[in-house]
Amino acid sequence: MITAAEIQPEFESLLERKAFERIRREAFDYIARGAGSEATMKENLGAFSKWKIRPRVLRNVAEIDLSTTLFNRKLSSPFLFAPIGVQRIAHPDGELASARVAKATDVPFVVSSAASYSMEEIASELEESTRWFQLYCSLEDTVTKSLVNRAEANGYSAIVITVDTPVLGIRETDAHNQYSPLEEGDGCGNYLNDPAFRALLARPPEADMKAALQKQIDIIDQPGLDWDELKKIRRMTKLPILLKGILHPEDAKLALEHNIDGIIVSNHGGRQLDHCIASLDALPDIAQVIQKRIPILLDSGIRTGVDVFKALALGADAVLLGRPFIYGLAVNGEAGVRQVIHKIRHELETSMALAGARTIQEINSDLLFNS
Ligand SMILES: Cc1cc2nc3c(=O)[nH]c(=O)nc-3n(C[C@H](O)[C@H](O)[C@H](O)COP(=O)(O)O)c2cc1C
Ligand SMILES: CCCCCCC(=O)C(=O)O
Repeated sequence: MITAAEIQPEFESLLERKAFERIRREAFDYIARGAGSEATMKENLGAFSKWKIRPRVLRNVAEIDLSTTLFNRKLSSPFLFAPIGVQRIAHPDGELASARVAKATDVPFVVSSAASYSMEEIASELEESTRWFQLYCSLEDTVTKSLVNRAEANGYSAIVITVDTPVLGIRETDAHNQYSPLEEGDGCGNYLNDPAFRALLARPPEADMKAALQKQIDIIDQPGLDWDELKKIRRMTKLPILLKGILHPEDAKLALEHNIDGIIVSNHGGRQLDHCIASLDALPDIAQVIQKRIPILLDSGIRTGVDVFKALALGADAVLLGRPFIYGLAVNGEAGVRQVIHKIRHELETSMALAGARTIQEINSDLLFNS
């Protein structure tokens, strides 16, 4: 029988291939593979290819300004680090290394609930202004509240609630590999030290690590989460709340009605519902509903600065970078992540100059052509 390890994957980039060569096969598969037949994961990239840039010329592009504003804070460029958990599977320094790059490049960093390190450890590598926290609403309210309180106490400036994971997607390669980074203890940085979480355990993690990790898996998310439940979290914090995983315009409308501060159009990188709509394809209808009342962010398929350009042109205010920076981390730790950020910035700046857009505000759908 052929094992998963014997099948040579198709690589979407040289960077991905290098990451493949660098890390344990199961970890690579966890990062790179998607749910089901991976139709959505592939479609995320295909959606970007359908759009071409229709450039304007003779616009004096001697000065290009990549900066933009989000929640009254100036960003040096219109992107953030997506919340990616378990980063230690890519490199022993995990989130600490990528956070150092976030600080050095002034790019907001969304710390995952399922991070390998704790939000306190990661905060110490970040400027306060670049600290965002991604929340998996726990099955246990006490844990949810504790995570939110800790984020506030540690100077995080926004809470991203992921809403596309009521259950885990069907990830066939991980099942085949019998691999779970949470079971292996690579995503427990925020839980093992959490007082509310520890209070749920019969014995402390130091005495029974296996049971503690299983408890985290059992309670990490809440399948019963709904708009009413979200009101509880709204009451827990005054920080801006964004919902990550919005794909339907009616849900965008509901987000407005529930005083949500921002949305992230995302299908979790094709890791959750296979055969669902590509994020970029979902964006125009959502932008139509939102009408600039709250910021729209987008992820799933951003690979280059040209992709950033296209997402902004179709109505996103900013985007989140996902797999590319994790591949950079796998290939060369902090230096690898820095290279990815610099490359994407350079590509965005160059495509803006060549398309005749001097500022982020000048990027609009008139500069795109759908083929
Ligand atoms: C290894 C890995 C772990 C992830 N962990 C989280 C997580 O903890 N929380 C979350 O909201 N999204 C998580 N995501 C999804 C990303 O935030 C983002 O939506 C996705 O990577 C975008 O797709 P792309 O990387 O293909 O561009 C994870 C993605 C990957 C690849
Ligand atoms: C309830 C989902 C836990 C998954 C943790 C990491 C993640 O989001 C991923 O996509 O992988």
